[in-house]
Amino acid sequence: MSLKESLSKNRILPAVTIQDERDALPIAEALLKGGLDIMEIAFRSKAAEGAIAQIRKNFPEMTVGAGTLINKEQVIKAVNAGAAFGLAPGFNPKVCRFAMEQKFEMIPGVITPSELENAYEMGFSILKIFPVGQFGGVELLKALNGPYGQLGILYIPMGGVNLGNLSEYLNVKNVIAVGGSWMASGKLVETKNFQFIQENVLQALLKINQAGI
Ligand SMILES: O=C(O)C(=O)C[C@H](O)[C@H](O)COP(=O)(O)O
Repeated sequence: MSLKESLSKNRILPAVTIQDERDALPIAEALLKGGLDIMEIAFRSKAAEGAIAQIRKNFPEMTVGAGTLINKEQVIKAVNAGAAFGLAPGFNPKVCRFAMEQKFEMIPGVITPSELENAYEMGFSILKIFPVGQFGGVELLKALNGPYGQLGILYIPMGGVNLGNLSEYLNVKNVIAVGGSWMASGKLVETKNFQFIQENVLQALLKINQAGI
C-alpha cells in the first residue's frame, strides 16, 4: 500500500514523541488496537531512531514515519531506522532535496501560498499544513483551495487538531488526513497510559465513522 493509500484509509496520523524507547512498542500496539496502522515518531528526542526501528521490526503492519526532520542527519537516521516516510514542520529545500535523492518519501510542512508553490514545484503533492490552528484553521485550508484546489495537492492539517475539530478539517476538500498529538499526548506517554491512547483512537475513529467522512 502506498503512503497516499494508507493516509486516505486511516484518515488520522498520530504524532508521537517518545522519551523512553521502551514505550515504543506498547504505544504502537495501542494505536493498532484502536484501529490505526500509521503513525509518526517525532525526532524531538534521542529515542526516536530506536523507537522507529523497534516498531518496524515488531509491528511490520504499522506504517511508521519519522517526524520533525529538520536536517539531513535526521533524514539519514530516519532512513536507517527503517521509517516508511518523513515529515517536517517546515519546507526546507535542502532537506527535501536530500530526502528525494535518498528516494525517501517526504511530506514537508507549509503554511503560506509561497511555501506551497515552492514545495509543489519541487514535486511534493502531499503537504503538511502546520501550524494550521494558529494560522486560520479550516478557513486557511478553504482559502488555499481557491487558487490551488485544482493542482491535486493533498493536505494533512496539523497543529491544534483534536477530537473536537477533526471532522471539520476532514470535511474540507483535499484534506487526505489530519494529524496531531492529542491521541498520544506527552502526558499520556509519560504516564504510560497506553489504554487511554487506545481509547482516544477509538473515539476519533468513531467520530469519523459517525460523520461518514
Ligand atoms: O514536530 C513536528 O514535526 C511538528 O510539526 C509538530 C507536530 O506536527 C505538532 O506538534 C502536532 O501538533 P499538535 O497536535 O498541536 O501537538
